[in-house]
Amino acid sequence: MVPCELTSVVRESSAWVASQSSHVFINQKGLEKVVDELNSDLHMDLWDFEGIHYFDGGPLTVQYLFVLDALNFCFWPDADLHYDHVAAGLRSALMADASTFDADRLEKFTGMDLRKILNWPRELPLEEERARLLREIGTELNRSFSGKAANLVAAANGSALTLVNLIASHFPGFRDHCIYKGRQVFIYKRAQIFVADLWGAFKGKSFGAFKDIQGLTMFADYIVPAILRHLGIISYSPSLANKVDSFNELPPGTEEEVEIRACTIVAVEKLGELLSAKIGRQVLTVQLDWWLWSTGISLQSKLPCHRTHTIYY
Ligand SMILES: Nc1nc2c(c(CN[C@H]3C=C[C@H](O)[C@@H]3O)cn2[C@@H]2O[C@H](COP(=O)(O)O)[C@@H](O)[C@H]2O)c(=O)[nH]1
Repeated sequence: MVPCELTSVVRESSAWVASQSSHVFINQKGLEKVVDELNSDLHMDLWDFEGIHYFDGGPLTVQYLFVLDALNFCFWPDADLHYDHVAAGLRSALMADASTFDADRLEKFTGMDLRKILNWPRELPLEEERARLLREIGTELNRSFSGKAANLVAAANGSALTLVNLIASHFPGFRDHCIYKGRQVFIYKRAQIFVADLWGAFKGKSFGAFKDIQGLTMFADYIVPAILRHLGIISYSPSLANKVDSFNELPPGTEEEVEIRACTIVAVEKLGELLSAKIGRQVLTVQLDWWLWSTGISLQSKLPCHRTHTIYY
């Protein structure tokens, strides 16, 4: 029996937000048009298509990915900084010194240490929050998992959903949730993306073997909503469209921001259902996310992404 408490809370609460949404809309016609035009030989084996991640086939890769996904949020305030700088920067740091992400060292990380190992010439966005999150994972890995993210993964016994659950219960910085119209909404973007990164890096084997990988939702970031909007799958109310297109910040937890994230999750679920029906086999949400994300990244300079200062995405 697959335990599905957590994805169902992400799916259920996002579906509820989408049903109440007044700023963001999912367009059935837009979904159908995209599916009609998609090729059935869609290339979806996209993990590390950029060739930027560390991989050695063992536990150090797991430690690297956990550190990476602890930092996988909010790059836009620095127009030159992107996810690939962080992924490749952490890889270089690890290759220069394999002990860089030992839990004892993570426990003591400062913002300046992080800036130095990433070789970034100025303050990183939310630099002190990033350093605090590294100290938090170092401390909790030492306290509960003998310092190793690999032990955290092993504790999930091959269940993606149990792993998301474990991460959310042990590491407060991964508790990506908010309140919408009085209800608690769960998104868990960085916890879910860590599981997906393991699955992608280890090609579904060893530390990446999960019997319920199909339980993950897409990872609600600021790139995928922009590509969905560009494709006509979601649309915004005139006032929200104006804010996003003028690069005004959307405060975290506002109805508009929560609706963007929740409707993105629901829209990608619907896209997956239609596409699976068309090609006659199950398309995993993870693969669909990577296809959308890689397409979005290639158009990023042309697509207005919503701007929210947050540690979650
Ligand atoms: N939905 C989704 N969002 C993702 C990723 C990834 C990277 N995943 C790796 C896995 C497979 C590939 O090989 C990737 O290398 C980053 N992001 C988000 O994008 C934003 C960064 O944008 P920019 O400011 O331009 O760097 C930021 O919110 C970040 O959290 C993903 O896969 N899916």
